[in-house]
Amino acid sequence: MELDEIKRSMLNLLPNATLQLCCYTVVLIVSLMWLMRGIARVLRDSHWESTAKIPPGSRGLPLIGETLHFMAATSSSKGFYDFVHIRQLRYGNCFRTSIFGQTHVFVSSTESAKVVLNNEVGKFTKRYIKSIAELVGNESLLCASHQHHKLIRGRLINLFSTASISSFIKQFDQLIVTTLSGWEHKPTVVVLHEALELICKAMCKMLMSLESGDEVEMLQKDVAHVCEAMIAFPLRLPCTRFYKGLEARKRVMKMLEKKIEERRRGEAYHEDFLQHLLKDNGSACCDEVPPLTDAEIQDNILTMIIAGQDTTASAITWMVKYLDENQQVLHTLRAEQGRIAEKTSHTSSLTLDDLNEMPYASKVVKESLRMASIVAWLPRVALQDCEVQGFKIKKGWNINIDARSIHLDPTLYNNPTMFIPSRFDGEPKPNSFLAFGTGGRTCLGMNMAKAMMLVFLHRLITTYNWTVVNPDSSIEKWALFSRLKSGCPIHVSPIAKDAADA
Ligand code: HEM
Repeated sequence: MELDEIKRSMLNLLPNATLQLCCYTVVLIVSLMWLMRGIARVLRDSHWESTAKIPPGSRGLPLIGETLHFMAATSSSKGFYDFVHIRQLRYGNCFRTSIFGQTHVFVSSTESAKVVLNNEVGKFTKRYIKSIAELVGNESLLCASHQHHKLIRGRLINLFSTASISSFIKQFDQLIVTTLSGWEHKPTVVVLHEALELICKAMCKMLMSLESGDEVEMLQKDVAHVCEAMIAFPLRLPCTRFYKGLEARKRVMKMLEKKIEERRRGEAYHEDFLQHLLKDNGSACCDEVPPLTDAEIQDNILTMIIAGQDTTASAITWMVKYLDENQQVLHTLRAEQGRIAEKTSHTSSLTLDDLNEMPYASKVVKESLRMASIVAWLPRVALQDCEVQGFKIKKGWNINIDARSIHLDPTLYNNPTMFIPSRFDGEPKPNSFLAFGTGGRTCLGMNMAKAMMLVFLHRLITTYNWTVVNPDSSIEKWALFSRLKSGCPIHVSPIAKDAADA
């Protein structure tokens, strides 16, 4: 009625009948177009709903969806994966939800992992939400568009050559030997804390030869703030986790800027990742991959610390816990590592060749990564409407490969909740082991992470006996990667030299 009155009063103002007719025609055409658009939308949606299955699930409340449930899981001792686990039990291995205003689909089958992660037909990309991009930086390879990602990865991958991993192993081994020598004087050793510190030191040295205790400690704290902010509500108010993360990022960027300037002025030269990236940057285009800009170098050094530190430290912590709970496995491992220790007793540190002679330890590493699923799901975005696992996925929806469910699927792994390293005697089924992802986004630091875990294992096993003091399996709140809330406190006692040699 009101609309009619407005139209009428407007038309009364018009000077003549022709104008009135034109106006009616325009109003009619616009109204018709509006109506047709509406009908088309309803038809499209009803077609979508009826002929193709969209994944089951709940969209939750208007606008906020199920964000509050997700946040509640994140801040609970079950960890944020519990949010996924509950829905997976309720709806099956493909379901839909809405978090932070976006639709998310979670799928957990090896076929979907193959299709989505290998992305052979270019239907998916990896894209983090804007707030995460603000924290890791727009130039980070985690946030870069498909083409940009290829360029950055092409540069960074050179840093992870066999030669650089070999030299890293030597440094890491020396660092571990020094660290472990202090453990016997501690009443309790919290493995997670020690591993975080150790890996942060090792990565800071490898990336930019940062060795000053204060600088490394500050960087470790700042990286922890950035990681926490990545799963926090993006509220830019002082005192919020998100704000603290942004401030921490600024400090890290400033420090990196300073390091780059020092190198440019020739005040410092080190054989490290930063120097390699700057060398590429200083030279004219040396091959088909263009050099990285300073902003790209800074964002990606931060990215590598975020991607490498927490993940590897958490994996080491879980591994120590699993071994404590599985004494038979520990016994077999001790025998293997004893033989390696004997062989290497005259050399100063472990080498890549030594690590290649640890088949059982490698399986222990793999089994720990399977059981712990440090990166619980692998996120992608659909670039077009498509079908995955028989369900319709709309363009723009987030599609997450639920690696944890795949790792615990009894049809893929017998007794999946049991720690059985020998299950990796043969190759796992294709796309069933996703601890480091697969396809074009496979973890860049995969071999480095495995090497760190093996070196740690060797030195721990051949130096100490240990018992876990607190067997609690609760997950730490607000952790980006699945880590033990207790940090896995242990009591250590040195292995008598003659017993180790026996
Ligand atoms: C046990 C330790 C680690 C685990 C479990 C792990 C796992 C993963 C996973 C699952 C991905 C994502 C794959 C995807 O989305 O498809 C990833 C990506 C990545 N990881 Fe790791 N990672 C570990 C250690 C490291 C280390 C030590 C570094 C670096 C020194 C590193 C650097 C990266 C980078 C740069 C990416 C992004 C790759 C890309 O998008 O192209 N990671 N990692």
